[in-house]
Amino acid sequence: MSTHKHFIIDFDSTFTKVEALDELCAICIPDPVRRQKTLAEIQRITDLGMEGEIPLVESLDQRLALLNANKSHLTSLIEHLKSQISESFKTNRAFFEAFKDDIYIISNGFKEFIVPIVRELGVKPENVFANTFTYDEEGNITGFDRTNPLTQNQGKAKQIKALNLPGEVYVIGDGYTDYEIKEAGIADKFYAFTENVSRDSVVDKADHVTPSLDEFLYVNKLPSSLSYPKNRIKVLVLEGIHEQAVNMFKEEGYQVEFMAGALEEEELCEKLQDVSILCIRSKTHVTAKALEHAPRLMAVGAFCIGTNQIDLAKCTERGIVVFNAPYSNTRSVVEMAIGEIIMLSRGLVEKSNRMHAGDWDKSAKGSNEIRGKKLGIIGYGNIGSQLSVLAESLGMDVYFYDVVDKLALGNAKVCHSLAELLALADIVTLHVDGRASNKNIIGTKEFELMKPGVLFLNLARGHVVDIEALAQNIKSGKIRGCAVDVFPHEPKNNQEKFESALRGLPNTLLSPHVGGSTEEAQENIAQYVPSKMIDYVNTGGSYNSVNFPNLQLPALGNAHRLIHIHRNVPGILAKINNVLAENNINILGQYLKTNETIGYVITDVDTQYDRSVIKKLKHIPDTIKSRALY
Ligand SMILES: NC(=O)C1=CN([C@@H]2O[C@H](COP(=O)(O)OP(=O)(O)OC[C@H]3O[C@@H](n4cnc5c(N)ncnc54)[C@H](O)[C@@H]3O)[C@@H](O)[C@H]2O)C=CC1
Ligand SMILES: O=C(O)CCC(=O)C(=O)O
Repeated sequence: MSTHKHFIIDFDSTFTKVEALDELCAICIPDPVRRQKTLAEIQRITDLGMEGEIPLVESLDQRLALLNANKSHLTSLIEHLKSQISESFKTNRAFFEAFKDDIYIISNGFKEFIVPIVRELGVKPENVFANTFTYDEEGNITGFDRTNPLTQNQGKAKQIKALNLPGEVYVIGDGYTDYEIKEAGIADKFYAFTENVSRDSVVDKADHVTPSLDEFLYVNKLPSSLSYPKNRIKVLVLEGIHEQAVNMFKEEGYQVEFMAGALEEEELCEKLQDVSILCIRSKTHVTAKALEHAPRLMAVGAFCIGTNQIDLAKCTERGIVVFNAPYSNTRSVVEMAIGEIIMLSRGLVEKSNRMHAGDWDKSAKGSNEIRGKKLGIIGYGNIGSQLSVLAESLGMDVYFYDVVDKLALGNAKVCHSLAELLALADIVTLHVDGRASNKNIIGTKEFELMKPGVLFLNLARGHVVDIEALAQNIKSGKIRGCAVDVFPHEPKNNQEKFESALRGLPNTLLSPHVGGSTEEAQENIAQYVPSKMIDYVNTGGSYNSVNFPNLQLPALGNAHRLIHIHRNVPGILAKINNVLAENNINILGQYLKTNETIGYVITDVDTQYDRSVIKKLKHIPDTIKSRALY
């Protein structure tokens, strides 16, 4: 038999996002300078009281004396506080409705403004215990009723004791006075509520920290508006991804761990145990072994274009969606390539190095314009084709070679083989993707086909060029200048040393994989990828994912969404629908898409159904992952 539960909830910074007396100050002191000063003082006194540093009665006395408030100000305060109810309280109206007899608001604030606010969610006025103001004849607030136990130290505990509640008592609050109820032995559990404010002295004492009401409801198996509390979703952000991403995940309510560098396989295996969302750039290798150590992983975000560092096939088999940012940094790479082509054509790297050593070598020898030169682009995708347009606008003759048919932009001319392009280009630049079969597509044989004195650029992927062969050809003078941004072995962080056969070679411009590293690109990526991942978590939308069947889904209306990922074998949709039919569940909408490996089925259903159906869906043979969303 379950015991009767009573829920004691604090008001300021718990039921509402704000401290009501701070807000009252903003209303009754119109002068901004004086208001600012008074507010700072009120906040200081509030914190001292909440952290148990000064007696409560003293904190109240001091704050009211600063306020100079009047009854008429309270009307404005109430209107304002209605818009300040905590988000997770607003979304869990059903909990307040279902437990209205057992919910109590106990506050050191004032009934005059608490009752109208908590009533908005159905809390009974007779279940509100708080202070009351005293007024003079003009309606000015002169103080408070000092006979009320809530003005005294340990007042909340005394008040609850007087209620003599049978069964279990759970306290939810953000302040030390809330913890005191548990300390006095009157509450069974104290939950530190940190959605609006987190105080160390309170969090340290809590039985459980609840970053939202959803977490409280989840741990106590009470009805919640969310299928899973967002604070339980752990995000691991590696490789110094732009802070915009961290902010977006935090705003969503996820737990975020940020690391500046990449992780080796062993470290990654350890870290991934409880991670739901993994964010990487190009250096973290998400291997099959790492994925085996990631039982909760739902999504991997590559905050870049290339996804060759991720075992995509294994991700798909395990029902883990992968997103990348296919366009956000392309312009940055193109601009860098253009800059490098000009630098190399003018021998500027050498000239600059010699100037630093004190040598003045004013000469036009080996220094050329790029106008009228033949640019050979290998890989005419998003980057190659943009480079084509910019290079042509600078007067270059553009040629390209791609393994698939591509529309030539402007006056660019297609080459029908790599050999054809290599034989004619004055400048060869690589922009192919990082698929495994592209390993060493440029080696000794390809360098032989190039013109003597060619300029060579690789801003694509390190493994596509045979570095030893490149070094040989630079040393022999066959290659007059070269720019390399990507390497077969790259340091995993800024502390590790860079080793390469290219170090110290003439007219060789080396950069630490920064083609896409501009503020603009990184901010764009850090906006785009999290938005895709958050959408996947919230709605199941997989549109523009790298490895999942792409489904663009309507917003979830008044329905629950059942998400089912399964191996692509015949008959699964029928089995899902059988389970739903057997359980008398009405389907409101259904979407199915498959790829070679998996099937992805989204079913929107009426909100009233036996929750055991979720387990039944998980048990359908060939199911990879299944979850319910609401
Ligand atoms: N250095 C850096 O910081 C950055 C590097 N990249 C890399 O640049 C490369 C290009 O990126 P996107 O243009 O966005 O890729 P994309 O996928 O749009 O284009 C790649 C093109 O290369 C073609 N291709 C593949 N293999 C080929 C081969 N062997 N020969 C000829 N064509 C071949 C493909 O058909 C495709 O058209 C990628 O490797 C990407 O990872 C991208 C952004 C930043
Ligand atoms: O900026 C990065 O970390 C990697 C950029 C890159 O190579 C890509 O986007 O494919």
